[in-house]
Amino acid sequence: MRDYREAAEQSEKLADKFVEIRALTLFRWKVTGVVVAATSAALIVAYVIYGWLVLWAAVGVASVALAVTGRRKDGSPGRKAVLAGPRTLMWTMNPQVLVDAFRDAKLIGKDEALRLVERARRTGDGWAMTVDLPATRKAADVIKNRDALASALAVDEVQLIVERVRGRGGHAGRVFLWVADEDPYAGPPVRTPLLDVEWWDAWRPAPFGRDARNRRIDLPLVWTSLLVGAIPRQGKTFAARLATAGLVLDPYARLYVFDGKGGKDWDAAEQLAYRYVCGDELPHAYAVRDHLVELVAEVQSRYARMATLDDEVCPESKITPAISRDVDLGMPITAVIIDEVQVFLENPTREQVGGKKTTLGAYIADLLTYLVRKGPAAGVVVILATQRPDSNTIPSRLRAVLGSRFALRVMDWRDSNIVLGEQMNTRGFDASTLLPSHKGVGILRPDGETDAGADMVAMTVRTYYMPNADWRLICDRGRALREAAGTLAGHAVGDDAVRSVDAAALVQVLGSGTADGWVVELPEPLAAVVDYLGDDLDEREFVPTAELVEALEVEAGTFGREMGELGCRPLRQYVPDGDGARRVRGYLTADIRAAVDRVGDEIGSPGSGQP
Ligand SMILES: Nc1ncnc2c1ncn2[C@@H]1O[C@H](COP(=O)(O)OP(=O)(O)OP(=O)(O)O)[C@@H](O)[C@H]1O
Repeated sequence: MRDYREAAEQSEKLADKFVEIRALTLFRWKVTGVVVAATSAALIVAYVIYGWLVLWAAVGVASVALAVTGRRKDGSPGRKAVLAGPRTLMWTMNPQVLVDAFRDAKLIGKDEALRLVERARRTGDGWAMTVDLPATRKAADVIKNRDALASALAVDEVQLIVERVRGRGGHAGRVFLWVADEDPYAGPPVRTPLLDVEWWDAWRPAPFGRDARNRRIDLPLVWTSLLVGAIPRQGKTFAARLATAGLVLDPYARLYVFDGKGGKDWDAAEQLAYRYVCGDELPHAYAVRDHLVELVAEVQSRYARMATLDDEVCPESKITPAISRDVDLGMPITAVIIDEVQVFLENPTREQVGGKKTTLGAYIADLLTYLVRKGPAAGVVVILATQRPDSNTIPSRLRAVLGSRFALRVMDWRDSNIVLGEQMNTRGFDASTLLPSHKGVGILRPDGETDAGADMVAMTVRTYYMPNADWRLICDRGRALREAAGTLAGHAVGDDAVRSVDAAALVQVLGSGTADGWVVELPEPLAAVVDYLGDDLDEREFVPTAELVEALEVEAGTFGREMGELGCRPLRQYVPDGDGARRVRGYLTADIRAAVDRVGDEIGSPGSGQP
């Protein structure tokens, strides 16, 4: 009861307050009205008596009076909105905003500033600007923290392109920024320019796609190999077909097309392929194996034949455009394209190779590793696409030698690193952050050995759109070109006969070509350790655990346990540290080598646990 009374009194009090406020508001309006009327009347009288001058004087006095009363008192922060409105891109108007954004993103210190190399100007559908960071700050860090900078600049990260300016006029602290007006990948897809050409030279980088600034990105294929990885339906097959299209349109290029998916994506290429396998059954895997064996033998024979050519025709032990087009020499550019390569690499069927036991998948991986490693100089190009880019599927020894990488959207940063290379996420390239709606958009890491890759770590590219009808058109053209040049052979003319190969010689070749000297599938994390160490495995004596944990991005506890299960126990050793030495935990490379040998022996021994 008491509560009710109190509530009623409260509401009455509120009502009274409201009446008071209303009265006050009315009074204020009245006063304002009277003051405005009186001032206007006074001004009119003054104008009639003295003319315009007095009006100007009144405006001047009023402005000064307002300025004085409205000025901010010393020490007072002025009025501040509790919730400010949305932030918008303003640095084109005011470079101070850019400096603040760099500070907010912690890319420069509070007291540091940027130097403007080139002021903001319109380039394409966006704004471009070049700045120099303060000494000791690195452009690579800006690229790495692009997200933070995009947030500070109030744009979506797909709109912000940050590049290090290299070569002449560039240095490690010079950054080029480009901010797109809107999502650069939202527009309609662009058709491949290859549709408009009659033929293509396989030695020329083939058109692959466009970057955010709509610049054309070409992909070199000769001298390198390509791995395409992505979750399903992101444009993996499309990307692999684009890379292949340039080779299709060169009548002197020979294609081995293996499709592990078994759909109709690669149908059109059958009419011109030298070898063609489509399907995921055991006979298909055997066919792939046989064709790869044949090609490994072919690479061997090419090296032998190149050694006999005179210096003018073959200056180094490498194929040249002239050699590749000389039909009599029989060494055309030969591309092995495998879509859904995991289907073949994961095949668990037991396989006996040169008296040692392995699996069909592991054997195919070894054949491919050899081709990727030794093939380029002999004119062999390998293009692999997979939706399972994990290290169990694509063994690290094979991954390590694949030069160019293209990652469309993947599940997480680990998968992205598997496609693009160790630690690429920490350098600002993570394909798991690509948007699902951006089909055909991926991160391309060009081969550092090629001209295109020398200057660039990686870039985001939207591939050209080449639907089935266009692909078929290109393949039809490819067949017609081969018919005219007289280069149609193999499966395309109904000849699928497998050439006989000296098996013993092949085993020897493979043994010398693989990193660990023998065809074995190493379990993780051993494979990753061997992959990371490379030649160091033989050259170094001791590797600190901390170094491995950091390089492989693994959790220290799990890593230690797994290495222990493989028979590698850490121990403490002194390592040089500045002038002195420090005692750290680590592994002896001899122990790691022994573990590798043990795995080889286990697989080699009859009745081992390997499937
Ligand atoms: N560059 C592109 N621009 C626009 N759309 C594209 C592009 N590339 C691919 N797509 C679209 O993405 C779809 C999936 O492409 P694709 O068949 O290559 O995917 P995938 O990753 O190979 O899938 P799967 O794993 O099923 O084989 C295509 O049907 C196509 O419409």
